[in-house]
Amino acid sequence: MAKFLHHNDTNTFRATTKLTCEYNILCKQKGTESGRNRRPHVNQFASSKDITYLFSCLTGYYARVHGVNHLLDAFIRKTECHCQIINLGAGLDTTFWRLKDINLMPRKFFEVDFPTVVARKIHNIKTKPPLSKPIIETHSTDSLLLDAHSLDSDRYCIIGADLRDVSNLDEKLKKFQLNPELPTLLLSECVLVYMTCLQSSNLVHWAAETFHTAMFISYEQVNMSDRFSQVMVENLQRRHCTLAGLEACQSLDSQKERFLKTGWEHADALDMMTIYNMLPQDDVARIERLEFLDEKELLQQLLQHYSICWATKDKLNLGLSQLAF
Ligand SMILES: C[S@@+](CC[C@H](N)C(=O)[O-])C[C@H]1O[C@@H](n2cnc3c(N)ncnc32)[C@H](O)[C@@H]1O
Repeated sequence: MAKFLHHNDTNTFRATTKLTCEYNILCKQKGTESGRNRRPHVNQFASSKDITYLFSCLTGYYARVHGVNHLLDAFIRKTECHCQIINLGAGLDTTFWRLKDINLMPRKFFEVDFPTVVARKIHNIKTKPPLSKPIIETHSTDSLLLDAHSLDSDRYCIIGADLRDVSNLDEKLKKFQLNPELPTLLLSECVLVYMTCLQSSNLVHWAAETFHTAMFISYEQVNMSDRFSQVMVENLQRRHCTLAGLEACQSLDSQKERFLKTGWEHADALDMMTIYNMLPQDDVARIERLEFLDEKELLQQLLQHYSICWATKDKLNLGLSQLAF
């Protein structure tokens, strides 16, 4: 684990950030159970089941970051960077900074989340030069809009909005120079499942109507009708986390249907176990060694219950439907 945390590859960094949330939750649970306030070291977890769970999550995050980045980078390359990205429900995601680091910047990168989340992120950007510097470096004019609930520069923009209110979302994005004529990548990771299926279908439909050449990448749960998924849902409910859109997560087909019924021309979906098996195997072996992952059953179950679904429409005939794993 320590070796993994110190590995300086940006994918791993992002995976680690996401894992930290999971680790904190587990620590909190352990802290409460043992009546201690201090956070236990990973070695102090009581049962090897916890550790297996933690390392399985870490490997799952690794697969997710690699999988999503694979499609995202392929889209930007296909459009030769003449494109825009909208990360819906971006949270504290750091993709903009990764793309700047590898010199694969779209014309503009938009992020949308609830105003409270956006305010927290803007505060972080304002107070941390490694985050603010790339935004300033890629901004050419004097005026950089920055207030508590939005940030707008030439290449990066964060907007506070509720994704369930599509007309308000559309209005805000256009105010910040969203260009419907540009090839557009929309990304949602663990976001659509928090809305009802009607609300997520409205969002996905708005995207299909607004952009003539676009790709939508959605990462979230799948195969949510067995015993394992029931336990997953119960665990989330215990953390006051309700998944209102589970109906679309029944199968890979139901994931694709949401797009095919709302104006997208092509949709594909794979579960994360399949994607994990397609990742470069030397890298997979390295990660498994770092994580001491000798018990793979839980990992396989977790990976079988997450998927990446991607949909395209392609008026400019860029060949977007060929983007795959
Ligand atoms: C599980 S987090 C995922 C964050 C990010 N996509 C990632 O992968 O790191 C879900 C995010 O979606 C946001 N979200 C959920 N429902 C939303 C809505 N209706 N409007 C705006 N943001 C929403 C949450 O605030 C949260 O930041």
